[in-house]
Amino acid sequence: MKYPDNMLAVAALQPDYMGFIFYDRSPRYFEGEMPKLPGIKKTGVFVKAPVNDILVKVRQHHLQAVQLHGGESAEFCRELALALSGDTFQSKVELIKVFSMLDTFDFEQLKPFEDTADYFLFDTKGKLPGGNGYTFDWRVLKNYPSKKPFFLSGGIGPEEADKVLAFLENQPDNRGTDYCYAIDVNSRFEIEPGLKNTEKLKEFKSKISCQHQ
Ligand SMILES: O=C(O)c1ccccc1N[C@@H]1O[C@H](COP(=O)(O)O)[C@@H](O)[C@H]1O
Repeated sequence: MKYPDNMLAVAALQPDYMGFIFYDRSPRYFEGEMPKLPGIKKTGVFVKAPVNDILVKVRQHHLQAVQLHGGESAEFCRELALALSGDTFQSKVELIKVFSMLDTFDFEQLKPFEDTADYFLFDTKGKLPGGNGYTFDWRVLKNYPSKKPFFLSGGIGPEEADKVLAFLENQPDNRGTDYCYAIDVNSRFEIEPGLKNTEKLKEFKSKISCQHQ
C-alpha cells in the first residue's frame, strides 16, 4: 500500500495484513505516514536492508510483521529475530521469510529458517525481487515438508479465485488449510503501482471467504 486514502478503503475490507514496501527501487516504495489501521498487521517488506534500518521502520510505523524479500540468510534472520524479540516494541513482531519459487524447489532450503521465521512466504521467482505479477506452479507445494504455516503469493489476481479455492481444498494428506495460512495479493489488484482496486479486492475476498470455511 502506498496511499493513505486507499489504505483506509482497503482496511474496511478487513484484511489480516497490509504490506508496505521499504525498497526504494520499487514503484510501491512507501515514504509517508500510515493512518491508524486497527486489527490489521502492518507489514514492512524489505529487500536486503540492514537490521538497524528495519528496526527503525518497525519503531517508526509500529509494524507488527517484517517480510524479508531479498534472499536474506539464516544468520541474518537469527540476528533480526533476536533484535525484534527485545521488549522495546509495542507488540510481537512476526518474521515472514520469503522464498522464490519456480517449477521446482529444494525444500531443504527451509530448514535453517525453521527456528527463526514465524511464517514462510512463497513468491514467484522473477526479474524483480518481488511484485513480478505472475504465478508459479503451486503443485510444487504438494511436497511441502514443514509444519510452519505459509503465505501463498506471487501474481495472484482476480482470475485466480477458483484456482486458490481449489488449492486450499486440495492440500496434501487432507491436512486442510492448516499450512496455507494466508493468500497474499499485490500487483494484480492495482490500478497503478501501490493503488489497489478495492472493488476487485472485495469481490475476491468474499469469493474466497464464502466458499472456503
Ligand atoms: O511489489 C513490489 O514492488 C515489491 C518489491 C520488492 C519486494 C517485494 C515486492 N512485492 C511483494 O511481492 C509479492 C508478490 O507480488 P505480486 O503479486 O507478484 O505483485 C508480494 O508479497 C508483494 O508484497
